[in-house]
Amino acid sequence: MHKKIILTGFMGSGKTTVGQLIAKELKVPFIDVDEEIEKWYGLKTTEIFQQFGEQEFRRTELDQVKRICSNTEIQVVSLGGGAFLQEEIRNTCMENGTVFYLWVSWDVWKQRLDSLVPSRPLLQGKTENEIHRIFTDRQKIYNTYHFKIKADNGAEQTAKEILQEV
Ligand SMILES: Nc1ncnc2c1ncn2[C@@H]1O[C@H](COP(=O)(O)OP(=O)(O)OP(=O)(O)O)[C@@H](O)[C@H]1O
Ligand SMILES: O=C(O)C1=C[C@@H](O)[C@@H](O)[C@H](O)C1
Ligand SMILES: [Mg+2]
Repeated sequence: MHKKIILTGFMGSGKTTVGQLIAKELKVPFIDVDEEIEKWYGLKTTEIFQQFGEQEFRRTELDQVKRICSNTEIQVVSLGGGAFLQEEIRNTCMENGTVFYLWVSWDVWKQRLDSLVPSRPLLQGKTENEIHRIFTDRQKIYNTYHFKIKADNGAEQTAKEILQEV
């Protein structure tokens, strides 16, 4: 088994929630890449997007993933939903960990939308149709993984399915 368990998937698919559950169960450290980026700037994600722009956020995201993957510690790592837009992040994660893709259906995801908007800048000021388009376009970036896990059910269930594979 690889030393790191890495979770990818669309924003709100449950990477942070499920990652914490898995880390607790395995008694290993949990790292959330969005949280690391926010610590680096001392700002929330929405503020980073406003003050520095998405490109700068993505550069820091790549730096943080490379830093996290530069050691062989056993950890659970939850990525941000857009991390796999970058090929270098996809490759780094595939080489240094076991990558789990948390797949969620649109119908289930839609129910989480309202709670996500305040903290996800890419969802702000968009119609449901526009968001659906992003959801559909994004599916192809998540096609690089070791295991695909259906994340439509509760976070506990999703965590259980991942734990069966490790
Ligand atoms: N399996 C699940 N069932 C029901 N609700 C869930 C599930 N997973 C996550 N949620 C809820 O959806 C919201 C987003 O979850 P979470 O922050 O874990 O997503 P994420 O994949 O880390 O998103 P991001 O890519 O933006 O970091 C939270 O309010 C969480 O409680
Ligand atoms: O899907 C995305 O592009 C993002 C997801 C979040 O985890 C954050 O990384 C940020 O809001 C961007
Ligand atoms: Mg998260």
